[in-house]
This record gives sequence, structure tokens and C-alpha cells, in this order.
Amino acid sequence: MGIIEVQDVAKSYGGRRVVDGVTFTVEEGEIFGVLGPNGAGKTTTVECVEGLRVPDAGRVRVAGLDPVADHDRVTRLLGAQLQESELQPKLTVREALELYAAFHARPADPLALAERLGLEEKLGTRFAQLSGGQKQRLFIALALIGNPRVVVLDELTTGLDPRARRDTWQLIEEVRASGVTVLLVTHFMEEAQRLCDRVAVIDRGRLAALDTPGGLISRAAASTVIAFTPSRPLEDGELSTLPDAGPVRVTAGRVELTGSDETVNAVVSLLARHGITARHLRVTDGTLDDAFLDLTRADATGSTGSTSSTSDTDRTSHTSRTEARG
Ligand SMILES: Nc1ncnc2c1ncn2[C@@H]1O[C@H](COP(=O)(O)OP(=O)(O)OP(=O)(O)O)[C@@H](O)[C@H]1O
Repeated sequence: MGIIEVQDVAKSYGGRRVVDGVTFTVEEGEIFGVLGPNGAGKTTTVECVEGLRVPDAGRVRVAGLDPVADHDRVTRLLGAQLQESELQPKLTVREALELYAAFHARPADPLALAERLGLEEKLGTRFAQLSGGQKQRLFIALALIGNPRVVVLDELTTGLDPRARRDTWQLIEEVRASGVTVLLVTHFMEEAQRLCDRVAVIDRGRLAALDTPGGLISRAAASTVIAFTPSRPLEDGELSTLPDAGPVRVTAGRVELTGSDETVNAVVSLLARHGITARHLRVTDGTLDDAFLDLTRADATGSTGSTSSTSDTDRTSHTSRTEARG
């Protein structure tokens, strides 16, 4: 039995189904990611786990308990990240920690927690005066103050600069190392790739995939990108017939195609047979971005929402990938 079980959960708003039969199990001690485009149903699903929303159908259990019927017991073992608007701007870090500690029967020591999260010098600082990264540290501290077995973090690093984001990732790893299971909703592929043991990709209310980040990447259509500048042009169509080769794109003499390890070997043999040398040959692994876009693009009408849910870097990757596939 997993610590979190979500089985065939469905939820509609005003007759529109936004979560449609989602099933996954989170094992104790995992960092489990929930990934998907804007409006995919991630927060709704996670709020069903927290007992903040009641599913129309399906079953949710946290450590064997129903988050709605056993709300108080679930609240004791599940720590949720607050939204910024839920904290008074004038509250100091110490006051916030002590206030939230008072809600729990067996809270962590607020000062020890502040120290662990690098907030010991900010104890007297008001919430409104904290930087974005410090606020996120405080939210993690408040989610941990009740000594939970599971912590739910929803878009924790959105709006943080790269350094603050990396610091927060380290904290999340430390939280997991202390034995807490982490359910992490994120838009950042890099974050999921770096932190998560497994990832559920939710798209238009349905579970599009559930795997390790590496598993998602390797089963995405294009797990390898091959780029090179041939010493002379190749015949039209020669590359696209190679094993596993995706569409071939040629820009200013530079060739780019997607494929597998087998494609790389076939390209090298083909070039050798023709006595063509490849300048600036680059073979790069696909990323979780590529896998995500593959998984959430299929049969989409119009926008998949994926570009709007990703960072500028992600967007660039999406554009080049789309062009590369013609
Ligand atoms: N209380 C509500 N009433 C009506 N519609 C809602 C409500 N909450 C969410 N929705 C709609 O349900 C859909 C799923 O929303 P949800 O917040 O679960 O998605 P999400 O995947 O977390 O999105 P994002 O990444 O943008 O936060 C969206 O179309 C949203 O507009």
C-alpha cells in the first residue's frame, strides 16, 4: 500500500470534467512529481489528496485514511504549502512559526526548524520584508512544522531566480532525506528531472504517463538529437529512411534530426560510405521537456497549453523541436 493512493478520481466544475479518471500511487519516501500544462487538473487532483476538494468519483487515501471523512487525522500527517496570500504581511518569521506550531499536537521546534531551513537570521523579519526565496523557505518550514509524513508543495519555485530555485531543490532533497514523502506540483521540467523519483504527467484531466523522469525521456518519440554539418550535401531523403529517424531539418547547411542510438550509428556509417565528414557533430540526449511536449501534444487541438506553462528556455526548446519535426 502506498502512502498516497489516487484511484479513478474524477472532478467536474459546472458540468466540465477537469479531472477524468486519474490513478496513481505514491510510495513512502518518494519525491513524486505532478506535471502538466496550465489547467490540466494538477492542483485539483492534489487538493483532493489534501481533502480540500471532494472528488465526484474515485477514491483517495492518505496513509489509508480518507482525506474528507478523516480530515483531521489526515491534516495531522500531511503538511501543505500555504499560498502567499494566506500569511499576514506584518507577521515575523518567528511569529508565523510559533502560530502554526500551536495548531499541531506534536510540532517541530520552531527555532530548530528555522535553523535547519536557514531562516535563523530572519526570525525577527516581517513576512512582507522577506525575499522570494526566503518566503519559500518559510512556506516549507510551515509545511513541516507539524512533523508530517507527507508534504505537498504546489509550484514552490515559480518566480524564484535560478540560485534560489536550486537552494530550494536542495531543501526539498533534505526534507526527503529526513523521511518525509514529497508530492510536488511543478511546471519546471528541470525541477522534475532533478528531484523526482517518479512523475505523473496530467494532460486535460487525464493521466498521460507515469514513470521515472528517465523512463519518460526514453519512451518519448525522440530521445536523441543528432546535428552536424556535412562536408558536402547529402541526397534528399537518405537520412529520413535510417532506423528510428524523425523528420530531417537542414538550416544553412546544418543537418538536424531526431532518433535513437541506432540512428546515430546509421548516420555515421552512411557518412563514412559516402566519404563525407561531419563537422561539429553533436549528439544530445532528449530532455524531460521533449518528453513532456511529446506526451501532451498528441491530438491537441490548437494550443496544448504547454508553451504557456513553461519557462522561456522551455519555449525556445518547444519552437526548435516543432520546427525540427516539420
Ligand atoms: N473552483 C473552480 N471552479 C471552476 N473551475 C475551476 C475551479 N478550480 C479550477 N477550475 C478549472 O479547472 C481546470 C483545472 O484547474 P487546475 O487548477 O486543477 O489546473 P492546474 O493543472 O493546476 O493548472 P495550473 O498549472 O495553471 O495551475 C482549469 O480549467 C480551471 O480553470
